[in-house]
Amino acid sequence: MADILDGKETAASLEKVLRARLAALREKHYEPKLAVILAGNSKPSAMYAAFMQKVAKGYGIESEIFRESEDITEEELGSLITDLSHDREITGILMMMPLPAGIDSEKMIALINPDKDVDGLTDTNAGRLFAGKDGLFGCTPRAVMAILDHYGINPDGKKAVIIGRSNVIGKPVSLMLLKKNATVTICHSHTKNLKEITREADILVAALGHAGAVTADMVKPGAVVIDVGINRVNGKTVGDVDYEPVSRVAGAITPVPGGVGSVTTAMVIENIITAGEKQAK
Ligand SMILES: NC(=O)C1=CN([C@@H]2O[C@H](COP(=O)(O)OP(=O)(O)OC[C@H]3O[C@@H](n4cnc5c(N)ncnc54)[C@H](OP(=O)(O)O)[C@@H]3O)[C@@H](O)[C@H]2O)C=CC1
Ligand SMILES: Nc1nc(=O)c2c([nH]1)NC[C@@H]1CN(c3ccc(C(=O)N[C@@H](CCC(=O)O)C(=O)O)cc3)C=[N+]21
Repeated sequence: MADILDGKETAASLEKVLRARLAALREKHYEPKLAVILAGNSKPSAMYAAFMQKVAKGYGIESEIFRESEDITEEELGSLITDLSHDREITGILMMMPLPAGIDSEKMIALINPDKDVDGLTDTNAGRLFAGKDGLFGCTPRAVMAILDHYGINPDGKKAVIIGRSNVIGKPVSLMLLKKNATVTICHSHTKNLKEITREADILVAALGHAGAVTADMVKPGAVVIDVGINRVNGKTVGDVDYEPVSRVAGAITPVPGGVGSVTTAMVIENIITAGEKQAK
């Protein structure tokens, strides 16, 4: 049976480090504050916004949710983002996606100050990641790396296969593994012989968005399997990995729930602190 890579345990150990960094920031009389932009009526966005506010509060970090109606104009939203980007009281900006229909997301993202971009959405931060520089990067890909790190799994020299090439997960996690000296292969919906490729992986990252798509025959015995997927099936949350059979083949595996998703919110807090450390200088 595979070892379980526990996201809750990872998050708990990160919490200690984050609280120490927060205390150091407050020593410098810097008080971080998060701005959450919630435009429109998306239920998951409203839930996540409220949830993030609760997590921030648990760290003693103040946050404010800017609720905007579904028919906000691009001009109105644009000026809110610009104001928050300039506001010296605001450390980080979390803009819930998707934005209301008719609003150009790219245009709005471009207005976020890259040094307050705690979701790593801006081209500037994407460029920093591409170039191997420091910056604010997406919270889910960093959660994947945090779990590997917590369990002492060093990607150096390993074969890593990522299923998925989205800008929010597949691409950034590939670049992060590359930076850690893994030999990286990225698969997507046009990949032929997917199984042959995934069976080579020492580290397999599933981020394709199909419940149970990664089956036991796709996994090399002893491999580390990281399941990024979040899917609702018959009222239950399941990953992209067919958990039971795969856990009998893999050496280590993240559960869903309680895996990558449980570390993601700690990564948002980490980005707020990283942003604050830069702004406090
Ligand atoms: N744990 C967490 O905190 C979070 C989890 N998620 C979850 O992660 C998963 C991925 O999310 P996201 O990246 O946004 O999804 P996208 O739908 O944007 O991307 C999916 C990727 O998988 C590829 N793909 C789809 N089907 C196949 C297939 N059959 N074989 C090989 N590749 C395939 C697609 O290829 P192509 O590019 O060719 O279309 C695409 O690159 C989802 O389950 C999502 O719910 C998302 C955010 C946070
Ligand atoms: N710019 C932007 N960034 C986002 O990250 C973003 C967004 N917009 N729009 C809305 C969606 C929705 N979303 C959720 C994340 C976690 C839970 C969640 O419930 N997480 C639980 C369960 C985790 C688990 O499965 O283990 C937890 O963290 O404890 C829900 C919803 C983020 N989103």
